[in-house]
Amino acid sequence: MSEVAESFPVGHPLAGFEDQIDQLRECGRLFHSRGWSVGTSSNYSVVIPGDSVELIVTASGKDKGRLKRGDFVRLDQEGCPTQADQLKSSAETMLHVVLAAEPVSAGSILHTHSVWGTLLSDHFYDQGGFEIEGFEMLKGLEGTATHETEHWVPIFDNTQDIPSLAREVQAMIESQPEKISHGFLIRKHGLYTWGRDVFASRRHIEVYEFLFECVGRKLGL
Ligand SMILES: CSCCC(=O)C(=O)COP(=O)(O)O
Ligand SMILES: [Zn+2]
Repeated sequence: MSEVAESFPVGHPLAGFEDQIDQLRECGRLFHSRGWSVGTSSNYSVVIPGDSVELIVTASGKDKGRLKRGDFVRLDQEGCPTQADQLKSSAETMLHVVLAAEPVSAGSILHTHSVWGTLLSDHFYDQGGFEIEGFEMLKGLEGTATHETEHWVPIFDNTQDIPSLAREVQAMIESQPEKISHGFLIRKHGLYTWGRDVFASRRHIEVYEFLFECVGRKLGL
């Protein structure tokens, strides 16, 4: 980052969260350069823990490769702005809200639109998802100690009704948590993953995107 970004003034909804915001901006630069967040696709969040969880989420429609500190919105646990006069938050805000809430209680949620994720999400949609097994890189997913692992990636149908999709995701989290342990794909759309903080969720994006390319190339897609 060449520019010296200014801190927010006292009383601004994003004041005090400059470091977390800069971590998300760094994700944007990296993911854009890798082709995973091009054309304003993707959205990113970091969760502010507390009695009442809050989120800082990317504003909608921003170029994720060139995010500024001001391109973020602070939301309450329902996904509503904590203060008026903020930008419009991501169109996919409610997916972040569901993943920030219990029982997932993510510390950061990241969403990418890679070519391999998009192709696999269509290829395996009729089976509801697909298994990844045997790759050493699986150990990059939190809590995975061996490559001798079968990791299920669920796929949800795409829709413009994000609150409805968020309810579907929540239902799977409640009924089949083992099937949605680290992330999911949306058909012909992209990947959602999360972690305890931005570094963990960023690692999960990198691991999934690596594995998706392996699976896709092996299939000859
Ligand atoms: C060309 S990207 C289409 C919208 C989308 O899927 C996305 O991830 C970005 O939406 P946002 O409102 O978060 O900018
Ligand atoms: Zn998207």
